[in-house]
Amino acid sequence: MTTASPAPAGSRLRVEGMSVRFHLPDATVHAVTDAHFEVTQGACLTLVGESGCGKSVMAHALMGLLPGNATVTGSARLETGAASPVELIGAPERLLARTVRGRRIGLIPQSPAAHLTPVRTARSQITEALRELGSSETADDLAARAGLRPADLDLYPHQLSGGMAQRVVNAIALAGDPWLVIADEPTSGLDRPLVEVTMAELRRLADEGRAVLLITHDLRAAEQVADHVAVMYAGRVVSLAPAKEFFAAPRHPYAVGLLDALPSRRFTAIPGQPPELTNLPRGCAFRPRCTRAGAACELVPEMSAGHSRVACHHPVESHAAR
Ligand SMILES: Nc1ncnc2c1ncn2[C@@H]1O[C@H](COP(=O)(O)OP(=O)(O)OP(=O)(O)O)[C@@H](O)[C@H]1O
Ligand code: NI
Repeated sequence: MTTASPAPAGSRLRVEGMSVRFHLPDATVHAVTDAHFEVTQGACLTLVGESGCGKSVMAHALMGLLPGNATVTGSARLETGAASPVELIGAPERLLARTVRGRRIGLIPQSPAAHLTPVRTARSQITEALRELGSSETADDLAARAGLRPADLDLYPHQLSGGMAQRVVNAIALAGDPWLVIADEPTSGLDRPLVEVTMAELRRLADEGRAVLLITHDLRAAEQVADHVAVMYAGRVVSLAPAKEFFAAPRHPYAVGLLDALPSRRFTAIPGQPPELTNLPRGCAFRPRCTRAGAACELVPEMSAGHSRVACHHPVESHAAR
């Protein structure tokens, strides 16, 4: 049975100044703008933010899976060993297909059912993934690691429950023993007990020495597993903080709003809507919804330095009582 991947301590994915634009006939979508973050060995970085803020696009950009109308700029370096780092942005398709996708980075896709072929059993899809990756592991062993019983593997996708379909795509994503696991909304549509199981599985992957990038709307789930939390708003990472500090004392007004919206907290949604990514406001994109906005916010705020980082001209001070 495979255990932790063999990447040395200190391995990381380092994203610097990454931007993604989609070129439409009459507009440009600013899907990701100037993203900076790191995912490190043994840790889980959780990326949160409202629907449409660019989370999945970021994941697909890292895997080289965006359509032809996308332009990706900046840098995303996979530093996992003595060999020279792999620059993912602009890497040739052959390199990504042969050495990155499924092998160094495994993607657990958003909406698992849509990623399974309806006319083939779970076993045949898992076996194919193992064969493509040249793995000697059996489908039954891999499936067992993902929490499936051998009998489940004889089922077709329409016979699988949401939780089982999730486990099948998890098994496929892990077939090549990837160092970085990107999980894009792995719990949407699952009930609470299954959310807990999925989060525990992601935590175990990180504890085994992998790195996990978890994309989710579910802040409660994030709190169980995250070491660091990155918040995206309108294509930008606006807050990057250790999870404990993020949940105890959020500094970005948008992060405060996201947490206040939780039923377990104030249960008060942030008024208004995020801007269109084809028509972003000048300066800080959160300004039209922000209670702390001032004149300075007409300029895009730089990311601050330090431990709990924010791109905000008027952050909530961490020591201030709210
Ligand atoms: N191929 C494309 N062409 C043009 N625009 C696109 C394309 N793919 C995504 N977008 C746009 O990029 C933006 C970011 O989308 P993305 O799927 O990353 O959002 P998300 O944060 O993952 O949202 P959700 O939480 O709903 O999954 C959206 O405005 C979306 O419409
Ligand atoms: Ni998404």
